[in-house]
This record gives sequence, C-alpha cells and structure tokens, in this order.
Amino acid sequence: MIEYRSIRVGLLGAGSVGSQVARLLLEHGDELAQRIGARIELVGIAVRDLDAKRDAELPRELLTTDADALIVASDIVIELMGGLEPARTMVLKAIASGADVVTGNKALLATHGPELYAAAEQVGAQLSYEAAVAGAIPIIRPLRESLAGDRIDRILGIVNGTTNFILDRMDSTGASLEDALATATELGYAEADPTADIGGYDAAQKAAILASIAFHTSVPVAAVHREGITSVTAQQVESARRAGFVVKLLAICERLTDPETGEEGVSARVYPALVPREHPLGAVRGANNAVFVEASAAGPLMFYGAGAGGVQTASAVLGDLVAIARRHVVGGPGTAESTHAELPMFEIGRITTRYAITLEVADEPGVLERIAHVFAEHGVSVEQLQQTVSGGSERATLVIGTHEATESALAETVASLAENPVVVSVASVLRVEGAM
Ligand SMILES: NC(=O)C1=CN([C@@H]2O[C@H](COP(=O)(O)OP(=O)(O)OC[C@H]3O[C@@H](n4cnc5c(N)ncnc54)[C@H](OP(=O)(O)O)[C@@H]3O)[C@@H](O)[C@H]2O)C=CC1
Ligand SMILES: N[C@@H](CC=O)C(=O)O
Repeated sequence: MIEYRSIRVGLLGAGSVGSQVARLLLEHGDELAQRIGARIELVGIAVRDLDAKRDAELPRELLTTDADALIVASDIVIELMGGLEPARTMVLKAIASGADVVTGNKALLATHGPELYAAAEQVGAQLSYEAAVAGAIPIIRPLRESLAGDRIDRILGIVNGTTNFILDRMDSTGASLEDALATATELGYAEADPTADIGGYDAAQKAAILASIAFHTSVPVAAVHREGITSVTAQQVESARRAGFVVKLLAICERLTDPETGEEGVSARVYPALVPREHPLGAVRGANNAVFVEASAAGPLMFYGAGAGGVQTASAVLGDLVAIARRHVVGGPGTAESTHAELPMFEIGRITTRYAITLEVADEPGVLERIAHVFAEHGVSVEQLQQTVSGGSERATLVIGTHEATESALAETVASLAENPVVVSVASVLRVEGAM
C-alpha cells in the first residue's frame, strides 16, 4: 500500500454544499489520494452552530467554531460560508498564511474579486471558483483555459437554478412564486437570503464573473443591469405558454462596438425574457442551467447541467480542490496520466443496448401481432410497437431491449423476420441511445 503524504484542508461552512464536500472527501479519500498523489486530510470544518442539523453525517470532532485557527492549520482552505463578511477577511487571511483557496462564493468574487485576485497573485497562491457560476457545470475553467486563445463575443445563459426552478414550476404546474421558492429552499438551491435569487442579484454576480473572464476585463457587479423575477406573474407565464414561449431569467454578456465611434465595450444584463419553447434554453427544466458561449473561432458552444444543489455543486468544488492539490505534489500523477484505476474494458456483448427495427410489412390484418410473436419466440422483449403508413407501404417500427444474452437472439430474430411472409423487407436495424 502506498503511503501518501497529507495535504491539510480546512473547510469553512457545512451547509448545503459544504456538508456534501465533507462527505465526499471522507467517503472517497482513497480514490482521491490516488488521483492526486497525496492524501487530503480534512483537518476541520468551521461552522457557526456546532449543534445545527446537517445534510450529511459528519464526525463531530471535525466541527469547530474557531475558523481562524483552522485557516492557519490548512494548506488549502475551502470557503463555503457565503456572504461578504467574514468570508472576505477569511479568504484574505488564508492567502496571507500561505494557503490556496477554493470558493463557490460569487457574491464575494463579484464584489471583492480584484482585491482577492491581487492578494493571491502577490504571494503566488491559487484561487479557484468553478462552483461560483452555474453549480456543477464546468464553465469557469473552459473560459479561462480552453477558450483562452479564442475571442468570445457573447454569452447567453440561464445561470440561476432557483429562479429557473420557480419559473418552470409556475409554467408546468401553475404553482405560485412563493410556493415554488419554498420548495427550492428546501432542496438547498436558494441562497441563505433568497432575495439574492429572485431579485436577480445572484445572476448579476455570475454575469459579472463570466463577462470579466470572457472579455479579459474587469466588470463590476454594479455595472450589470439587473431585473429579477419578482414581478413575473402567473398570468404572464400562462400567456407566454399559450403563445409558444417560456419565461426564463437570462444573463447576457456581449462584446459590442459603438456604431458611431467604433469604440469597443461590454454589455452585461440580467432580466426575465420570453424564449421560444423549442429553443434549447426553453427546454432547460428545474434547477438546471445552460450557458451558450459564442466564440469567434470555435463558434457556438453550449454548457448544460445542474445549476444548484449541494452534492452537484460539491463536484465543482472537489474538481478545483484536486486540481490545486495536484500542484502541491512534485512528481505526482498530474492530469495527463490518471491511469491508476486500471479498469478492464467491457466488450460490446456486456453492454445493454436498445434497437429500433423498421420493417416494411404486408398490408394484412394482425400483422403487428404476428411480428410480436416472432420476437416472443426468440425471447426478445419489445418495448414499443408502432405501425405507420408511408409512401403507400406499411411500416412497422419496433423498439426492443437487448443485452448480452439476447444479442445473438436479436440477430436470429431479425433473420426470422426477414423470412416471415408478412415482412416485405427489414428496412433498418439501428441502436437507440437517449430517450425515445
Ligand atoms: N446551494 C447551492 O446550490 C450553491 C451554493 N453556492 C455558494 O456556495 C456557498 C455556500 O452555499 P450553501 O452551502 O448553500 O450555504 P448554506 O447557507 O447552506 O451554508 C453556509 C454554511 O456556512 C456556515 N457559516 C456561515 N457563516 C459562518 C461564520 N461566520 N463562521 C463559520 N461558519 C459560518 C454555516 O454554519 P451553520 O450551519 O452552523 O449555520 C453553514 O454551515 C455560497 O457562497 C453559495 O452562494 C454556489 C453554487 C450552488
Ligand atoms: N442560489 C444559487 C445557487 C447556485 O449558485 C442558484 O439557485 O443558482
């Protein structure tokens, strides 16, 4: 067994996100150690109330109310308390004491980002914040690193999970804003003060962060035009629905040129807007987020996934933690050669796959029953059986499930179908992936 050295991690906050970060760190310690080349030692978790109920069971002895002592005992500090103070002071203290920092605190970054980045740069500390925008979705690192050589023209996104959840509930169930907000809060999506969500402040903070990174400039949150969803009524949502639209809280960041002066500038704005239901943003449901990035060479890119939620956001926090921790390890596994798991490959016969089989069939009564019978004879289950008429000939589309045991049965079934007098031809046999 490899003896890894330890990297000491102090966690500030054990709420919706912090408690899941702590749980995952404790549960997956061995795997993370292999990926990093060092063991993450969770040295403590700072909270306000030692007796508060937690979303995850955490060892009591790790909890502390002495955040200052925890910070100085840590190589990496994870700040998940939220709010401006004491978060700002604690992050500055962590940097000054030689620690690297991971945070998900967009309010802090949008308000005091320049001060924190400067402090980190001065001492060569790392400050990472993937979780600060769009929860679990990797968007900060793609903008900062993958797209660093491109020119980004526009970002259009749904970046607040709570408001998307609320608007979706209002649209799909007719729920009131207040009821939907109460559910979003219970599910751990909302900020400690949910005015940040419904007032559009949280989305504006995220827009400021995105615009700053994307356009390589400093966009203060105060310069982001902000309208929340508090004035969106059930009637507006209903009329939008009837007209084929859906109401979404959008964050829009654009690089613009003044047509008269030729001066280049940036616009960042957050407001509720109608989006056509069939538009990809119109299909973003629940607390999911989606961010479209239009880059001049790459073209349009879309990032989609869980925009809020404790465990989902914990994924982004841990990604930052692993990336930072790897840089603490000289000669560690790094990012390019994470092969320690040495997993075997599963051949195709072990994979469960579904097929769509399209047959051209004779125009006779009871055709579908006879085809279903052929499948049953070969022990192949049929999920769905449809018959459609196209171009004068009958077409039956079958969707069936198969796995290793029935893979060969499928081939036999298709062969018998081809021989069957009601089948004119087997038009297509293709695997089906995704929902159908
Ligand atoms: N929830 C989500 O889906 C997402 C949240 N974020 C961000 O992550 C951060 C954390 O969010 P979330 O987990 O929801 O927040 P919570 O309000 O659920 O948790 C905050 C935690 O911080 C602790 N805390 C607060 N103030 C202090 C203090 N002065 N000293 C010590 N501990 C303190 C609280 O302690 P106690 O429990 O004892 O009160 C609590 O454990 C925020 O910045 C948020 O914006 C980012 C993406 C998604
Ligand atoms: N309250 C925020 C949490 C994630 O950033 C949201 O709902 O998006």
